[in-house]
Amino acid sequence: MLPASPTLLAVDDEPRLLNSMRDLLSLNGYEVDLESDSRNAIERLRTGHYDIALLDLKMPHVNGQQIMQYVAQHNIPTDIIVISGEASFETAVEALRLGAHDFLTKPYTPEQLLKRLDNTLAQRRLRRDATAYQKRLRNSEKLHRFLVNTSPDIIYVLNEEGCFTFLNKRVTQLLGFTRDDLIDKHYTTLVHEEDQELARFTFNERRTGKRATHNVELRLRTKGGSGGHRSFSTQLMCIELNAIGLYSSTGHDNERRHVGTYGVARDISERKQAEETIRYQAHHDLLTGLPNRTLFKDRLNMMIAQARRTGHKVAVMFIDLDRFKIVNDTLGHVIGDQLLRAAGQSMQECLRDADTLARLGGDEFVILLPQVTDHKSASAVSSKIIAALKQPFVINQRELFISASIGIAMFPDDGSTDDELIKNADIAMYSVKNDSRGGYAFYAQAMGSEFSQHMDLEMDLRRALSKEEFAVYYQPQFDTTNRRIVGIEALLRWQHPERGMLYPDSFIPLAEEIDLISRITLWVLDATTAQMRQWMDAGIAPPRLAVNLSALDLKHTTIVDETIQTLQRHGVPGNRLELEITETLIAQDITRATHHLTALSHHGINIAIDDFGTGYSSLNYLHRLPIHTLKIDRSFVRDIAPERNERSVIDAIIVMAHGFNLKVIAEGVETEAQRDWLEQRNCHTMQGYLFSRPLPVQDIEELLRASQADQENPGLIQANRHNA
Ligand SMILES: Nc1nc2c(ncn2[C@@H]2O[C@H](COP(=O)(O)O[C@H]3[C@@H](O)[C@H](n4cnc5c(=O)[nH]c(N)nc54)O[C@@H]3COP(=O)(O)O)[C@@H](O)[C@H]2O)c(=O)[nH]1
Repeated sequence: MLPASPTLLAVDDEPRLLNSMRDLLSLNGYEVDLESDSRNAIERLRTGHYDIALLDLKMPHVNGQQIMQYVAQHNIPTDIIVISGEASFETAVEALRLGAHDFLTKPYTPEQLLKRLDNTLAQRRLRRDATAYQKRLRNSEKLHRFLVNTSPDIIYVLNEEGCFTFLNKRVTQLLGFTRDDLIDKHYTTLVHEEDQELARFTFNERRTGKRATHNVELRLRTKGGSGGHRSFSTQLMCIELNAIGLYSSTGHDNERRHVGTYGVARDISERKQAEETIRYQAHHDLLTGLPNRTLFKDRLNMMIAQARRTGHKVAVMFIDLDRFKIVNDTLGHVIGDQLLRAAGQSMQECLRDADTLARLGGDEFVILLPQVTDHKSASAVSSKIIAALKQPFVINQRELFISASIGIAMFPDDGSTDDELIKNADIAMYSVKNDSRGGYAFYAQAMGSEFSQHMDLEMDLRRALSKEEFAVYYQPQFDTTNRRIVGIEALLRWQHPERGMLYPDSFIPLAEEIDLISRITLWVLDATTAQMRQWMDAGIAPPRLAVNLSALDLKHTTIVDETIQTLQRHGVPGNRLELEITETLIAQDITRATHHLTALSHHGINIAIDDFGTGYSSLNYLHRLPIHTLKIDRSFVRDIAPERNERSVIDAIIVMAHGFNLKVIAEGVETEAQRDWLEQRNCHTMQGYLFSRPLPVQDIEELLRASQADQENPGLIQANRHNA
């Protein structure tokens, strides 16, 4: 913009001319400075910011040409109008060559001068506007270039043939290709083969405005670019693209001609990854990475539909890990989780690619065997899985042992829908578990009622404590050298209102499964120590009362305090109680077992290892734990063959017990031959049907009284007379 009133400098060595010029110009609204000395004129032009200088040519000292040369050399932005007395053509041309904007010869009319001034000012204004416009244009172009090149998206232009004519710098960061790699190359150089049809359709659409193609997803090749989506090859990137047709108006009829396509491609790898993660999480069990129930049912339904067409069978196998709960509850969830992962992997290795293994939750897994012809393949897979899971799992340098119960339901024989097949496989699995023999079984209709009985049993067990349906039986332990009762073992019985007397093997595992076991243990401890107190008061108490602990009891930190409090409540000294625990329990968490058992033994309580030799016998824990007694399992006693003379497990146990200064009790002694054989091995404490079956409280009390009398009058009692 020029200032409202342009500033002028008039330079002439004739003051008269200068004055008349000032009068004329002032009258017409111009501000004008006068200079009659051309030497000063140069200085004034250098510092004065004049719009126009009215310059005489012929002056003393410095002439007009020299002033113009100075102005040109120093880029002084003042326009010059020469007002000269010389009217020759050469003078005018020379003046214009030196940079004058106009030429006026003296004498001139006021109109001529004003007209020249107006023209020069108008041109000056135009020039300034053009410069400002160009500057704005340059800035705007710079801004757009910046925006295009720093855009997070790829901006592209394709020509009519589909070759790149423009790409912003982002393409290099995202795809690894330089722009030179791609300019003039066809877009198929970048687009993944499988997406080229979609790309062709997109770029050929040639739409514009609101109808332009939006949000098409394509995969682009990368050249070691940073992108790369994990569901695809690392050489591919997922983008979302829009494409707009480019047109030019041609010829006289203004016909629109397609000249190319431009658009923006956005890297959506992260979004894709997030979507994939969500999809993955919705269909997988996050702990094991196996399919979850939803994905399993999807695949099962697909296979059912296929089997309907082909006439094949489909097998659904329901797998429950036996003893997993014990590991999880005693060793904690971290180890439990690792065990589940390892078991999952181990099962997976038994399967073919087309089979599906899924985790439903907890320790329950299901397998889908598609397209089987008969039961054989399901049997074979079950046997493989059972064998694989029997192998010890080494977790945190600890060997863990589990096994599996598997139920199998076949389509179409055992169900026509996914839910029905899974439910019936589950029922078959329960039937296996109920038999407590492990292994696998195919669904049979009769199992349905067995399953509902199992459910009923669970409900009944939850009520059994409050309904006082439990009773304790006692089995005596004898010293065969003098036939005295040295202890009695408390054995739990459940007097079920409909099913009659139930033995522990049929309900203790269930009580463990439904977390009822510690309440039952506390009840047994309370009932038996109360009984012991009564017998102590009557003077017939046996030296020791043995009570069984479940594998899960030691997981509760309160077990120690509760046991001590129970003893104190009934006034029974700690050394009259022996707690029987199994080897499995100890091996599973030796640290916790050591801690609890040491605390119990500080109160005089004895610790016996039940079923010794059947599990994970380790000399290591015998050293570390406060153990007082080893019980030889009845399976070893049953196998005693007096006619054979070779050394047996029992010999080893007896030697070990004596070596560690431990008492040893043989359980399950049923025959005199077994008794004699054991006595020959220096094992004199025995328990078994040969001496007495477990007895209800009145009968054991009678036996205790008789034993007491026998002590006072030896020979009165026959140890085996109470056998039922
Ligand atoms: N956590 C708890 N476990 C308990 C409790 N009460 C018992 N149990 C455990 O249940 C298992 C089975 O017990 P039970 O059916 O009572 O069987 C015991 C005896 O009846 C049986 N036995 C005794 N002598 C003989 C014999 O000569 N032959 C033969 N075939 N069986 C015999 O052995 C069982 C006692 O075994 P053990 O405990 O190993 O000494 C059993 O494992 C009990 O531990 C309880 O309250 N809590």
